[in-house]
Amino acid sequence: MGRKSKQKQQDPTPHQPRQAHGTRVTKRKAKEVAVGNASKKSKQSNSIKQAKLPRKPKDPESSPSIHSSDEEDLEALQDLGSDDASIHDDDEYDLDAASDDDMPQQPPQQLVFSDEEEDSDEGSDDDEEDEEDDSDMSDDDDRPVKEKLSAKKSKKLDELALLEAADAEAEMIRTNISTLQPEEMAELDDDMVLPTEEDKEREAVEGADAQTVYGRIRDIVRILGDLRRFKATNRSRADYTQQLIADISSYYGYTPFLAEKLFSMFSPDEAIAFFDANETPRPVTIRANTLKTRRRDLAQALINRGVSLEPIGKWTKVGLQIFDSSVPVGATPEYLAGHYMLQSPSSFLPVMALDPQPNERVLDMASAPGGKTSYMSALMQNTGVVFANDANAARTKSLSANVHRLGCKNVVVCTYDGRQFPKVIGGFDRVLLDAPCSGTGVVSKDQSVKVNKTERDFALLSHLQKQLILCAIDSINTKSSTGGYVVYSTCSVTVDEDEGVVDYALRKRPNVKLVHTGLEFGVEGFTNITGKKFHKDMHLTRRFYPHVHNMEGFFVSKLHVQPRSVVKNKLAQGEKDDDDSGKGVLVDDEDDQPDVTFNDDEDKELMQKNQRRKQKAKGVKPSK
Ligand SMILES: C[S@@+](CC[C@H](N)C(=O)[O-])C[C@H]1O[C@@H](n2cnc3c(N)ncnc32)[C@H](O)[C@@H]1O
Repeated sequence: MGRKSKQKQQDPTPHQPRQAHGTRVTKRKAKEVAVGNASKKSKQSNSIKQAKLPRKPKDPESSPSIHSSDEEDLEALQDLGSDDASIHDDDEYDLDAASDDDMPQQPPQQLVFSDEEEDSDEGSDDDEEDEEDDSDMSDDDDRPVKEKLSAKKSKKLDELALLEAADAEAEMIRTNISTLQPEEMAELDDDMVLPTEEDKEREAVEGADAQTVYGRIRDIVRILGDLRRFKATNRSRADYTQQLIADISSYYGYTPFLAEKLFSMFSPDEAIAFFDANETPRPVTIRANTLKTRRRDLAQALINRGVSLEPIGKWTKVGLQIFDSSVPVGATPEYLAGHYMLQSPSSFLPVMALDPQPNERVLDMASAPGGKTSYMSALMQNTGVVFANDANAARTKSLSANVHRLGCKNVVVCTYDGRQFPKVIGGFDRVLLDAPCSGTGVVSKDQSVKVNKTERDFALLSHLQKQLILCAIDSINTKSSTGGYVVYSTCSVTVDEDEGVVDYALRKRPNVKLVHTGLEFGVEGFTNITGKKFHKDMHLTRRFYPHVHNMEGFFVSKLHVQPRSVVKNKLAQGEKDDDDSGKGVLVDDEDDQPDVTFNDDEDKELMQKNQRRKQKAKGVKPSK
């Protein structure tokens, strides 16, 4: 790999924006004092983009940033059922994606294993770093080594002092801003931050100046943070928000539609942190395959090959983060022998939530290329059976290859459309539905997501996800003595694909309850957002974000499927569940075996028929 990626995979710690420099040309003196300086600070703490931004992508088809292969992808996206274009794997890495420049350099730590494995001293390459440092000194410098070192140290100290001074100045600017009185702000011109019509036209034709746009983004975020105080007299929240979304779209390169969709999920400043984090590659991580090795032994073997690594965090006993490697991590003898899987930490989470037990019967409904299947197999210690299904036959090749390489002997690979379950086979103790999704959580890995999804694609995807989740629920053996759980996950952060789908399932299946995922961290799912109200237990679901957890965006929910007779009895006793919105279907099957589908319209017809029959029996003229 030959590169450094020392951005530590943290137990949820905030993403640090990259440093950049630049000044914004301000129009008025007042602006220079009040906001221009603040812009300077904001630009200092954020990434430099190219001098000119591409013109705003108006729609996916006309977007200038789509290259030819993206256009092909776009075409392929039309068939959302099982094509690759709509599929986002959280497991597959582009090992060359992370660049040295992007990664904050941190000294490697000693290995500390959370699973009571012995500590290892070999993870540290401090000495190596020192050597590198010394080599900075030129050969013709014949001062004594000690003197050279202290000169070097003092240079470093000077640099530190400069950074501190910049921080202090920024803090002063912040303080100044916050001491401005509303009447002082009111005196400022209304074009202080928002561009004039003329500016907008020029930006549309010539492309906007990146520094200007980023400065404006920061300024608007600050104004929206305290609108009453900072807004210009003749401007409204909507004016600022509209401009902010337009600027996000042009600065980060999202379609206006997607920029708005994602923006609406966060407060303005958190939205910017999210968009910033999507510009930085996530750390490279691997999962030790406990069917073949122990994490400690694997770490040692890789360290011996020149890999610098560390355990990911306390929450996983099998994850390792790779900082640097002199060998390709995807082709070491240990990799080929199946001792590990290249896997992003966010994709460990659904499997941890599913918590499959030895000897169970488990379905992985959309499983290729098998990162989660193989983890399940390992947790089940190669006992029981995992049905690894994927509708895309081509993708099951890599699934089968991974299953073989990793020594998973309890896996059966199949290629059905997930919507055919449980007709094909049912009665599972647990089902994982890691659904096909838009991939808005993995933008840092696949930048094409920014431009290749239309409103229609999102609608089609959530429709497919809703169909799949009902089939996943119906594939559960509700009498399972050990399980009865469905985990629904996506690598997308949009509400329509996450809470919207789970909420739909809860309404359609009264015998299903949300339960805690068992995951130690993550942000609670939404119960209420942008006018949409979801089930009150939705807070039990978990969201993972790049800017909060330094991992790809992910959604994880866990559902317990109860026998329908229990729900039926409860309803009969008037113990109507709080979560039953009244739209759930009351099932009346004798043997409590899962039906293939529940159909509201069909059920309505049956109920009406029944009512008419009863009325007839009572001698009442049946209503139409
Ligand atoms: C997010 S990926 C799954 C990643 C996988 N769980 C893993 O951990 O490696 C979604 C998968 O859904 C599959 N898929 C799409 N539509 C499907 C359907 N109708 N039924 C079953 N699988 C489907 C895609 O082929 C894709 O492999």
